Amino acid sequence: MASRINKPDTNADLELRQCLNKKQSFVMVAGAGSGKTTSLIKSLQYIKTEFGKQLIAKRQKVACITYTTGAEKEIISDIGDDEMFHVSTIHSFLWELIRPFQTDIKIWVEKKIEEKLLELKIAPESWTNRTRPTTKQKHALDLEKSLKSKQNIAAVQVFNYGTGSDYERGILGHNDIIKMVPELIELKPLLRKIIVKKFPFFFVDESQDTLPIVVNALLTLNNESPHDFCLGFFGDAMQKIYTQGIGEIPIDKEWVKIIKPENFRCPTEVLDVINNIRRPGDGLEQTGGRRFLKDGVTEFVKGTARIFIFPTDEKRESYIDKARQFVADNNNDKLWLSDEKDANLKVLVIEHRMAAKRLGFDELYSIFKDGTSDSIGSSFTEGKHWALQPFLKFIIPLVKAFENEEDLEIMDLLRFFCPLVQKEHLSKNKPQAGKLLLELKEQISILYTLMKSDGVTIKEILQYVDNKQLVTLDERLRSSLHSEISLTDDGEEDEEILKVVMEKYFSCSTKQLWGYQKYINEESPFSTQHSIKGAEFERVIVILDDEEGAKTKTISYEKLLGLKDPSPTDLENIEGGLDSVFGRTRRLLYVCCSRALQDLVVLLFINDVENAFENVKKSQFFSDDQIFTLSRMK
Ligand SMILES: Nc1ncnc2c1ncn2[C@@H]1O[C@H](COP(=O)(O)OP(=O)(O)OP(=O)(O)O)[C@@H](O)[C@H]1O
Repeated sequence: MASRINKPDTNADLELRQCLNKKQSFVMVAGAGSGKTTSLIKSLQYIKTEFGKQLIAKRQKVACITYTTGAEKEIISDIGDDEMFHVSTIHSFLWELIRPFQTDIKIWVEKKIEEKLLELKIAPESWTNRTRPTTKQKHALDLEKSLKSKQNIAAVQVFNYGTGSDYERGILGHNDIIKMVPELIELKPLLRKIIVKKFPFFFVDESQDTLPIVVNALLTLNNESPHDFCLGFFGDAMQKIYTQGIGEIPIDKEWVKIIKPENFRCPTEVLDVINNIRRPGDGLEQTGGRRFLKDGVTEFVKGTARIFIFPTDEKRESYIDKARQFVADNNNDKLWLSDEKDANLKVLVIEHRMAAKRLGFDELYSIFKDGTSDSIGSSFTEGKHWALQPFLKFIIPLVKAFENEEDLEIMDLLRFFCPLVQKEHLSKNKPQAGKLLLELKEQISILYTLMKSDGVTIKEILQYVDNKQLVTLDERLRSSLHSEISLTDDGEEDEEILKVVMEKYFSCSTKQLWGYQKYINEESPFSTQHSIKGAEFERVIVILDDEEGAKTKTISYEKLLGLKDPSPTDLENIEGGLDSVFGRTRRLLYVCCSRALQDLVVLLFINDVENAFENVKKSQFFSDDQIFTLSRMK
């Protein structure tokens, strides 16, 4: 992504600097592509130049909270990895803040266990004769587990942050951190003083999706020290795509509200579309668009925007290809046919499952996602589940390096993961270096053949690398591989669910892992619609397919386009002035379409194409000449 730091100043940047000079808290609210993140980055640079020496002398830092690790990396790449800036996602930041307060953490955890016990003790009061036996069994297990936690918590010396909480092992999960730290900030004046002193400038990007408890804790910090603390929120309520996000920041009149009316990202054809999508939402209309200088004169990029309406039959993939070919031909742009990173093309799907199907890891996806727990499911989609680590970190990179004859890479991987080449092993066993290397080479070659063969299971590969000691497997993986002891994952895991997952995982074909690795490493063009916040791509395809994304019940493109009637709950929500499927879907579509730097393609899959054609026309998101069906592509 291009650097943002040297973009020309806008009025908003000048206003923002006034706020920084006066330590005046502010919100910057503006539409997609208006340069909010750019203003944030430029303000970091300004702080460094104007207040850098002071901050260093007082050992103070600027806090900058991003929504994703991708955004964190982007900001760091622009401003440099300077100690003065603490750029991080909210969970890691909150953990860094609270980590030294181990006594407070322990008291909070003890209270949490007590609350859970109380909840479990009163739960049977609401049972009826229709309460299922499984509910009762789960309740008994949970009660036993919580009583055990209560007994053992005193012995825990140190708490750490991990995936999924396991209090007895001193591990706090994401949910604990996001609840605990704001609670402690509200409760502890000393903690507030320390934070405000350490971080006199505190910025939050994508503030609309920040949890209300976090925003409120930050507002409490601001009240603590309104003259020495500059809190800044950068966001857009129309881009709130997570139900729990706060949306608009509740500020009083003391705050400065900075507006950015322009859009700098989207070409004019795309800008028209996103303005049309947004208009019924809050009416905000952006001006300008992506621009360039020609002979000293500013010109706007026109770009293209089209919507294709296709039937929901088994030929979906060929229709996607058809649309890409059509755009490639009409725009005279071969990159529309490429899946390579250089093409800067993104296909935005509603669920990871749709990407899994297209990349050939749908079975693996189903094993970890269907009927499992939230923590198993999300660690799979984040590429963090322990059972998958040997493949993601070692086996697949090793096999790829072998295929590409990258000997240095092979040696690096072995040095890092293979116990046979570790110093302790070498000094203890004194193997003949030449012989050992030959053996390893032979084993890697066999591993390569196995990984490329049909019908080889994941279990067979894991057994092979374990037997040959090519890598040290996680204990949980080894024990389940050898069916030795019962599986235990983090505290929130259900042992039975995990057992089923592992059984299916072991008998799954290794073929499924290739597409998965590609997806996790962001080497495929697919992303989910919820994960591309803040990003931008030259070519964007947004897939609207309620049938395929049926599991995502909170979003319905068919309802938004008037192709399906609202449910009684939808009507209740609208009447009650609550957020509804219409608002949520409109915002998600707005976020997705506003990622395009050059060309936008929306693909709508629907049963009745002709009826949809009329409704899409009525929606006025696209002009009539931008709407295509198979018969209108000739
Ligand atoms: N002042 C400017 N002049 C020219 N280009 C700019 C300017 N400000 C931002 N841009 C460019 O506009 C694009 C959008 O900027 P940025 O990502 O900062 O917007 P944003 O408001 O944070 O977007 P979103 O809310 O959609 O995530 C980027 O490509 C950026 O380089």
